Amino acid sequence: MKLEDYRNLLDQIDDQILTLLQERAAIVKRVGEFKSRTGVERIYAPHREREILSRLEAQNRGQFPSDGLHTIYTEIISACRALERPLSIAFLGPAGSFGHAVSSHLFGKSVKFVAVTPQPDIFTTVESGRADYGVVAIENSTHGTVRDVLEMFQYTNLQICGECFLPIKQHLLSKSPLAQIKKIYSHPQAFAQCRQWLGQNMSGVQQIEVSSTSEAAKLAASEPNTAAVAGQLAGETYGLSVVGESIMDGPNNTTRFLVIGSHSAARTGRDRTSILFAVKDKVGALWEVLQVLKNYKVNMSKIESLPSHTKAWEYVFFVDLEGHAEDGNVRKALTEINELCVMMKILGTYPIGEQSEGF
Ligand SMILES: C=C(O[C@@H]1C=C(C(=O)O)C=C[C@H]1O)C(=O)O
Repeated sequence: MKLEDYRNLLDQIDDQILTLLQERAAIVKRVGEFKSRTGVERIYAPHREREILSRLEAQNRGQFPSDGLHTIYTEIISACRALERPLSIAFLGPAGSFGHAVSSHLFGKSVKFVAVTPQPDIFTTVESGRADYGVVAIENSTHGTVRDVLEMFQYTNLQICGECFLPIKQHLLSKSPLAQIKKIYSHPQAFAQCRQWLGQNMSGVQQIEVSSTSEAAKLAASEPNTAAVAGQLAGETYGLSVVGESIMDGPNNTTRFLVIGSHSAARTGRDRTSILFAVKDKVGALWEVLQVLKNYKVNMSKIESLPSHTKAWEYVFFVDLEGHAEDGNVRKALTEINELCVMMKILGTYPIGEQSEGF
């Protein structure tokens, strides 16, 4: 066959793909009409999107590049979803932050992005309806929990409907050569993730904490002889060069992000449930709660305590459990925990996050 013949074949395939995309879009529009007529489900159905991506990835078996398939399908679903109604997504701004990268990885490009600073304000932005969903960083594998975000869950009625694990690569970004850098901007979490490298290579250089890594990159782009610790997307967004590559202390530096909105997700079979509770002031109170989880064979993937803010030295506990809140064993465990505790709140039940490709 000649090159032209191959290209003719590709043209025919592209025509077929386009016809199928048009048919898909028409059906999604009907799904949207069905949803608004019956009120059965929200426009964004995270469990359903996860099901589609997992099914296609399994069926593909790597014949088409796996990352490519994920990106293409995220965008197909994003464009189709926008035909029901375009969604708005709040992330930690300005543009170019890791939260921005995760938001577009999860929701695709056919959404309206709303840049918000600082992270706790993402909660109020969604609560007030200025955005449909928010994406917040909750913990980092090197530096631990993002406290101001975790604290917000004590006060909000929003639900967690998704999560995503993002391998984070921090770079030293600047318009100036390394030797001329007098000031470095970054978010406290990012500084903490790169403490060793900065100590060895940039000792004596002033470190200034700002509200996000993208804000740091924006500042470094506007001031000579300054740099930012930030990710590749921030560097590209503000035209900075990498003067120190992958400067994080831990090799597997990963951040867990949560999606918050007005609802949780339906069951997929690989789910997580987050709860918040306060125990009675008595011997073994927390042990009793953990015993319930053991009895019902519910695996706990995280526990964290925070001051309750109602009484000095009283604590609330945040716990992540494996399983959906409607799974029999989880449901029974939650009922018993609720009886044992002064207060218990389900923060959300959602598909276990996948590891997204690094940015
Ligand atoms: C079409 C639907 O609405 C949205 C769009 C989807 C799609 O394009 O396949 C999937 C889930 C929803 O977020 C649906 O709920 O099935």
